[in-house]
Amino acid sequence: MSNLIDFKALPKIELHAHLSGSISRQTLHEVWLQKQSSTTLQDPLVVMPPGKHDYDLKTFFPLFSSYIYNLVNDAPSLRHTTLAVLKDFTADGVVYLELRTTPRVMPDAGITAQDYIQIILDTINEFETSTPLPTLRTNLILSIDRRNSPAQAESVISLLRHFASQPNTNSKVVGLDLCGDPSSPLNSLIPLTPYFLEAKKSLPHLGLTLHFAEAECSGTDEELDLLLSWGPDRLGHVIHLSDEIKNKVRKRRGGSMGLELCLSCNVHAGMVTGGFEGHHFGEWYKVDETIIVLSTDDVGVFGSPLSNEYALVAKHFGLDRTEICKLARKGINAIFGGEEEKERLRRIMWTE
Ligand SMILES: CNc1ncnc2c1ncn2[C@@H]1O[C@H](COP(=O)(O)O)[C@@H](O)[C@H]1O
Repeated sequence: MSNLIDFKALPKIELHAHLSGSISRQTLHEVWLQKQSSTTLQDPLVVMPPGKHDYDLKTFFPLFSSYIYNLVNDAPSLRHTTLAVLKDFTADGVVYLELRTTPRVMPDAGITAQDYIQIILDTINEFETSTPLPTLRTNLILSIDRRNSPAQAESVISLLRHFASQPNTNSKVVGLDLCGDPSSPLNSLIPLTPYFLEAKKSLPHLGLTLHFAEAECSGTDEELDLLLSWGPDRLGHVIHLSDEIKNKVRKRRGGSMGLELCLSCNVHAGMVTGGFEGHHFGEWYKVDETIIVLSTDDVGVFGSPLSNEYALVAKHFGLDRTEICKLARKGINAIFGGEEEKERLRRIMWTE
């Protein structure tokens, strides 16, 4: 049955994509070619050989701090890579994207964290008003890294206030995320707690999504209870949960907690055992009280576009065409974009 589905043509929603991790190697290579005479960095095609996707959590995070952030370090490269990411998602049939990124300064280029976000928003705007009009609509989520200091968390919240202080202003900044290396201990989350609680209280129109139980060490009941106390609207990964926490997740938000599941990332990075068939998608798919949204996480690193994530669940969990369309459409109720966007998606997403 699934061989009758054109997974690329299927209109899809992507809710868990990190901007810097979504840049393809080819795009990074283009940036590198532009900078070749002024950089000591190696060619990205050497640093991240095409076809290599088996980065585990130890080798994955340094890709950003020691390479990608040093290459994409000025306005032209940020604009070029953001535009390429939007084009890549469009070519894969994504019709609604919530891109997330950790605001960062680019000191050598004199770019502040606010400039960083503004450049991304301008690029999205430029893309959406280009001719021919793309079907993709993109909103932005700002990330706080769990390794961030309270001062850094505070500055991300001020950016949220700057870009999205009022509801209904058509702002493209729609949410807040907690990301970062899950091996950083629970102790690092405690000082960040007041900032998340304050954001939830003072910016209630924004969505909150948290990386949740990504690794065994970040899956203790103590940590997950703390994260649930922040009032998340969606959770990312949800791998290492006790039965008690699973029950709490099901009961949250009146039984409509969004779960951003990233199969290829989890399998390639060795975050789950048992391959695709053993992925916890199979378990959560049977739970009606949650909304699963298949997502890519970092398609530039793990190499599996969203169309392939749908093909994988069709193949490994036996979903037929109607079930695939239903799964894709269910995500509409988990987006942080407003009612108007939900209406547009209800019109264009396939029912069967
Ligand atoms: C395995 N999955 C993941 N788990 C946790 N955090 C992740 C992640 N994938 C990416 N990031 C976070 O996103 C940043 C890169 O994108 P931005 O510069 O913000 O656009 C990484 O530095 C990391 O903190």
